[in-house]
Amino acid sequence: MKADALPVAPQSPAAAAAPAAQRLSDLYRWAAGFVRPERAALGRVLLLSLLAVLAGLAQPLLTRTLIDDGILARDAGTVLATGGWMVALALAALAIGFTCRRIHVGASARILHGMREALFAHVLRLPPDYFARTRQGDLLARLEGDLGEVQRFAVDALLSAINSLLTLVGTVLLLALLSPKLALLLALLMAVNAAVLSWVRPRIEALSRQSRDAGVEVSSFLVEKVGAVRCIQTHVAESRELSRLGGLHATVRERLLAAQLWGYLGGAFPNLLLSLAVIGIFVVGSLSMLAGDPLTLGTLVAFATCVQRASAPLHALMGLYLQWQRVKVALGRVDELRAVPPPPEVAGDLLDGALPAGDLVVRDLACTHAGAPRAAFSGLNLTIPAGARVWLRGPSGSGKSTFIDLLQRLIEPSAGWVSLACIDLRGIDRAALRRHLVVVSQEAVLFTGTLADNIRYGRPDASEADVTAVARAAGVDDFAARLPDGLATRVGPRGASLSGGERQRVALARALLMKPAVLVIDEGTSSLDGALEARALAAVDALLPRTTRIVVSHRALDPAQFDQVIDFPPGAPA
Ligand SMILES: Nc1ncnc2c1ncn2[C@@H]1O[C@H](COP(=O)(O)OP(=O)(O)OP(=O)(O)O)[C@@H](O)[C@H]1O
Repeated sequence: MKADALPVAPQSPAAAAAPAAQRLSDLYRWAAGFVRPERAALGRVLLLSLLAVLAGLAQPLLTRTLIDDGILARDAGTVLATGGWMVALALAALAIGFTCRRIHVGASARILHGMREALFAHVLRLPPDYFARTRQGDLLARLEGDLGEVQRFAVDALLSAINSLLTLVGTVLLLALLSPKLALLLALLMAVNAAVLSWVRPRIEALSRQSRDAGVEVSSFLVEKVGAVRCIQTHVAESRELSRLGGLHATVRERLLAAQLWGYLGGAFPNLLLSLAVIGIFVVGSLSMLAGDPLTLGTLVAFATCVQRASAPLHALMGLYLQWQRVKVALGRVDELRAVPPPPEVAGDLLDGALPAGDLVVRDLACTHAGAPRAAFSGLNLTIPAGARVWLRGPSGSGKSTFIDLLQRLIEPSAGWVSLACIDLRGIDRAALRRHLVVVSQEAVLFTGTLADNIRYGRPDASEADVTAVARAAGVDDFAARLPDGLATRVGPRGASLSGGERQRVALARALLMKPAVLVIDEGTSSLDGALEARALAAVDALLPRTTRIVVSHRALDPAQFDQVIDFPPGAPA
C-alpha cells in the first residue's frame, strides 16, 4: 500500500536548520534532564571514588615506610605494622569499589532506560512518512548503540574522568613531593607522549567513525533481510544476499582492522614510554644516589610505584578524548531522530467519550507526502452520511490509503479539511479520534501473545463475552476451534503461525471490539474467500448497525450491498 522505502533519511529540515552548537547544547540539556534525578546517587559514587583514590595514594607512601623504616632499618615491628595497614587499605579499596559499582550500575541503567523510553515515545508519535524513508536497522542502531554511547559518556566517562583527574593530581603532587628532579624527567616524557598521540588520534577518530557506519550497514541489512526470508527463498536469492552480507562484512573487517591497529599503536606507545620512564627513574635515581643525592631506595621504589599507578588514569583521560569523538557521532544520530518533528499537537475539543454520530465531510482536501515530488491527491470533496455503507474504489496509487491516514490523523493535509459530526478532525484529540475511527488494513499486524490478547489490543479491558462475540462475528472462532487452546492459543511473532486470512480476521475482530463510529476496511478482508468476506461484512452490519462503514477494495463487489460507491479520487473513471 505504501511507497517503497526511499533511501536513508537525510537530516530532517528542522535538525539541519538549527546551528550545530545550539543543537548540541539542546541535546545536553535533554540528556541532563535524565541525569539530574540521579544526582544523589552519582554524588555518593563520587565521594566513594575520592575515598578509593586516597586509599590508592597511601600505598606508595606505605611502601616507602616499609622499605626505609622497616626493611633497611631491620625493624620487624614496622614491617608487620605497615604490611597490616597496606592489607587493610587494599580491603577497604575493595569494599569501596564494590559499593561504588552497585550504586553506579543502578543509576547508570536508570538514566539509559529513561532516555530510551523518551526516545521510543517520540518514535511512537512519528508519522508513517518517516518510517517509509527510514531503515529499521538504522532506527534500532540509534535507539540501542548510539543512545548507549551517549549514556556511557554522560555518566560513566565523566565519573571516570573525575576519578582519573583526582588520582592524577594526587599522584603528581606526591611525585613532586618525593623527588622534583625525577618528576621533571617524567614531565618531559609525558610531553613526548602528548605530541605523538595528538598525531595518532585524529586517524583513530576517523577510522572508528567509518567502522561504526559499516556496522550500522550490517545491522540495517540484517533487520531488513531477516524480515524477508520467505521472499528471499522464493526468489532463490540466498546466494546473492549472502554475498552482499559478505561484501558488507569485508568492509567492516577492513575498517575494524585499521581502527584496531591504529588504536593499538595509540595505546602501546604510552605503555612503551611508561616502561622507559620506570627504567629511567631507576637509572637516573641510582646515579643520583651514587653521586650523593639524599634520595633513599624507598623513595625511588615509591616514585616508580606512583608512576605505574598514574598510568591507568592517564590512559583513561586520553581514552576519554577518543570516546568524545565517538559520542559526537552518536549524539548527532540521536539528535537527528529527536529533531524529526511529530505531527503538531492540537488541543482537542473532545478529549474522550463517545463521538456523536454524524456525517463525514471532506472539503478541498489535498495531501503531499514529505519528500514526494507531487501531491498524492488534491481538491478532494466528499460527504459520507452517518451510518452509510460506502465502497471506495480507485486505481492503484490514486491516494486511497493516504486519505485514510489523513482520516486517522497519522498525517496532516496540505490543504482543506475533514469533519466528523460537524467537528473538524483537527479539533479532536488524536487518541479519541483513533478510538472512534478505526481502520482494518490489508496487512494485519499481530503481536506475540494469545489470539485473545491480540483481539484485545485496542481495548485491553474488554470482557470475555465481548471478545467471544467479536471473534464469532469476524470468523475467528472458525479456525480458533481447531486450535488446541481456542482463543487462548499463542500465536508466534507477528502472528506468523496463522494464514493471511486468519490474521485479517483477528484484526477485524480487534476493530469490532472498539465499537467505532467509523470503521474503514482498507483491503482488510482481501485474503478471505468471497463467501467468508460477505459473511464478515454482514456480521459487521449486524454487530455495529449505526457505524459508518467504508470498504476500500479493488475487488468486483456487488454495488447493491452499499449505500454509496465513491470512485477515488472523485471524478476519475470507475
Ligand atoms: N510515505 C510516502 N512518501 C512519499 N510518497 C508516498 C508515500 N506513501 C504513498 N506515497 C505516494 O502517494 C500516492 C498514493 O499512495 P496510496 O498508498 O495512498 O495509494 P492507494 O490508492 O492506496 O494505492 P493502492 O490501491 O495501490 O494501495 C502514490 O503515488 C504513492 O507512491
